[in-house]
Amino acid sequence: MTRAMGDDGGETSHRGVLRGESGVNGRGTTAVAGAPAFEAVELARSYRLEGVSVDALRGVSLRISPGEFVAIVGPSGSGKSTLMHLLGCLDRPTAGVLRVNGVDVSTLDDGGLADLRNQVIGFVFQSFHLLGRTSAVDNVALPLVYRGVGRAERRRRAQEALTSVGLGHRMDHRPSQMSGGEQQRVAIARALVGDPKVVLADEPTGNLDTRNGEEVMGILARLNAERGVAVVLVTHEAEVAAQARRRIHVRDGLIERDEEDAR
Ligand SMILES: Nc1ncnc2c1ncn2[C@@H]1O[C@H](COP(=O)(O)OP(=O)(O)OP(=O)(O)O)[C@@H](O)[C@H]1O
Repeated sequence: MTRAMGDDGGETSHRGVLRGESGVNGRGTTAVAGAPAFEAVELARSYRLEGVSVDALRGVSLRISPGEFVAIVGPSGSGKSTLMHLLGCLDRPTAGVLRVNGVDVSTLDDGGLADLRNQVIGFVFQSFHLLGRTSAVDNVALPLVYRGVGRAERRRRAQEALTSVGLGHRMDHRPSQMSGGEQQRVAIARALVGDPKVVLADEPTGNLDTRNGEEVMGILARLNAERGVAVVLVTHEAEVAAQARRRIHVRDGLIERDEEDAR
């Protein structure tokens, strides 16, 4: 395996965390050309709770290509967040295979998983997950710290990302001084700053009113259409799901239906 170094990569190069044929390089691309963004085969996740096993996912197989726009929908407790956490490499499956950009995540140790997350995936959460007392620009720059990007370059890229979500005039505001919609846009800018292949968004409009929700969806749609970033989001809202080109319906830990709009 050859691991090319990215212009900003120092972090991933020395860990020696990748084994096998494929890997992530410093630019967030993989050694497996043309691989799906995600490929899951009989993916399962059980939790043990006070001696009782809860089968949150019971064998999910799916393939998501680069550049897709997918909504994961289903009733409360059906396993949507569990699936999202697995896809995002925030958690490991108890059975089955998951490949992210062609990399089998079972071949990675925790450091390798963190590298994969950092290089390939941007996260957006319902409750924003921003540092409340840190300026917008520093919140957005944070993921680049873990990549060893220098301070001036971090700031430049964070400013660019904030401008791209319409917050060029709010660089030095803190999240506590911003509206919910603005905070979610900061969170999107933070997800984008590392130039991810995929944005995973767990209920990104869940805490927003209709207008701000639409604005956030508009940004995600633009990101998908103009930059070819794959967007995978979990939502309860039918109007939000309708904006995705593909909807994966999850029920009782299984895929019940997988529907795609005609192009
Ligand atoms: N850490 C955990 N420990 C034990 N059980 C868990 C844990 N996380 C989730 N579960 C259980 O796994 C199942 C799936 O949960 P999950 O959060 O994935 O559902 P969801 O579809 O995202 O639900 P919601 O729409 O309410 O957020 C549920 O029965 C839940 O109680």
